[in-house]
Amino acid sequence: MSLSEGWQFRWGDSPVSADGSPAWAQGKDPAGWQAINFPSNPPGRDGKRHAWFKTTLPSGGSWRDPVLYIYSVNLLLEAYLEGQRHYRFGEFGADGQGRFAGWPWHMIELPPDFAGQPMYFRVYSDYTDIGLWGEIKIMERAELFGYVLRHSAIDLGISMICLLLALLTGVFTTIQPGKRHQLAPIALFSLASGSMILAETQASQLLIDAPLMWNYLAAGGYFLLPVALGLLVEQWYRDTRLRLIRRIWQLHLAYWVIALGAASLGWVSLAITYPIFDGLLLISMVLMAVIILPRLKTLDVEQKAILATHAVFSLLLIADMAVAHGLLPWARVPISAGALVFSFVIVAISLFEYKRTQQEFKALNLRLEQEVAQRTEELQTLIQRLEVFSYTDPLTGLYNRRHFTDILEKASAQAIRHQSPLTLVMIDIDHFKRINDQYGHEAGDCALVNIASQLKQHFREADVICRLGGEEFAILLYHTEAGGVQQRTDELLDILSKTLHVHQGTTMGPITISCGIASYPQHVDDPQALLGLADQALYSAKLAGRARSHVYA
Ligand SMILES: Nc1nc2c(ncn2[C@@H]2O[C@H](COP(=O)(O)OP(=O)(O)OP(=O)(O)O)[C@@H](O)[C@H]2O)c(=O)[nH]1
Repeated sequence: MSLSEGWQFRWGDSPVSADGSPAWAQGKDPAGWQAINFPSNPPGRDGKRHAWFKTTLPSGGSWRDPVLYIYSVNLLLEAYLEGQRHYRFGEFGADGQGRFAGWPWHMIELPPDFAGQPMYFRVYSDYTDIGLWGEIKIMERAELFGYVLRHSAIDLGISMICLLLALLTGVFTTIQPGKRHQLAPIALFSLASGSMILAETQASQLLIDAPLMWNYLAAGGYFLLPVALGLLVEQWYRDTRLRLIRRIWQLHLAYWVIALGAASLGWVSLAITYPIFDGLLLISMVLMAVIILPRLKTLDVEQKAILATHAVFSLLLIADMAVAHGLLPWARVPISAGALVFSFVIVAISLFEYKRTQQEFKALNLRLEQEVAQRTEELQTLIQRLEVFSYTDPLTGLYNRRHFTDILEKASAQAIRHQSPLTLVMIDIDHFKRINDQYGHEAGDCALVNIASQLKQHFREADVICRLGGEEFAILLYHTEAGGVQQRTDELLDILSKTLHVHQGTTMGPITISCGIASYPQHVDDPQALLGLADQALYSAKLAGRARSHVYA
């Protein structure tokens, strides 16, 4: 049952009767009362700090445990019933004044037969408003608790979401120091809005009955909102160093410290810090809008989304301010909806970022795999080239001595197993020292390359031609007897005797070679010994005058 009619008021404080109770509450001096629609902010305040309100409790309905519920009071209150003080909130001093004690909701017990009784309210306020505020109802006590919980449930849920978000972003701030600048303001904003909403929820009073503590928490959260927003925006425009944004959040931070500090030290009333803050906040909002709007284009979609939620939040705060200062009729402004939208946007952005990071990880992985595959391929090619280097002679491209040793070993084993002939030719260029001395080392190299190429042309593909070192070569011929090989080497000697070697325009004349030939099984039982025998045959060819081939004898 709403108590919205039949209210009267009068300014000032009541004289005290002989029994110590206020005379006005006993119905004395009835002429001083004036009618008022609602017991709040009567006309003609003119700095007055005391006001009295009066109503006649309505009849109707049968009550078991009725209570009078008042949404809020500015600032201290005494309620009188049947001439006696029936309820008190805050401490009235001897001079009738007192200190701000918070803005809780009030539950005043009523006798079941209250109908028709006058009820008086003595109010003290040094705040911008004076009187009762919000809604005033008579209801059953049990019904009131349900009413309060019903109206608090959503806000409680939202405050929990905000505080959880603050905790999560706070944790991420410490885990990811690189993202601290972006995450810290979000954590601060969530913490500030979550604490504010929790503290302003009517149900908080049921949890802990400490109105002033809840008010400090609400003010603490409320006053920090522009600090968090300023930090966030400053971070977005870090490159352009917007000094004004920094000044704004610094100013609000200073206000937070000074206002809460001065109020807790008792220098000022916490209540009075609200309207000052409201004024400051309005100016800051306008300034921020002026700074941000022209630079809106430079923000990305996520930043714009966060900004849009802040704009919604700010509009709700302004609406709440307007209600608080009587510019709009009383209504519960759903400030928590702004916080909820903000939380949703942050969570959505985080999920989106998570997905994007996952995709980036995948792409990075793929790139790494490709890189590894490419590197492996390069390594393989390098190994192959090194292998080639390990068994070839870089100057002539023929096999080197190492390969010759391996091949001779394998060929020997094969020849023994298959009882097939194996012949080795040792070749040495005649008077090579002279060529070097006469035409230079480069000309010598050129001659070596020429002879190697002629060897390759002259012998079969299956024959293994190697450069053993210096001007010495060896040729291993499978399934071949010494006689046939000597025929071949003689042909080669003939060709060489007719070949002129030219280096850089200088003709070096024909270059001759000496050859020593040895065969398995014709000359030896162990093919591995062929090298020594062929070498002996070569030595004898040299001794015999060079430019010839000798078969081991
Ligand atoms: N240009 C060049 N010269 C080499 C290379 N390897 C060895 N020599 C030279 O070949 C010459 C071989 O000389 P010797 O061993 O005295 O034999 P030779 O002059 O051919 O005399 P005979 O074998 O007795 O006919 C030396 O002067 C070596 O420096 C090479 O890769 N390039």
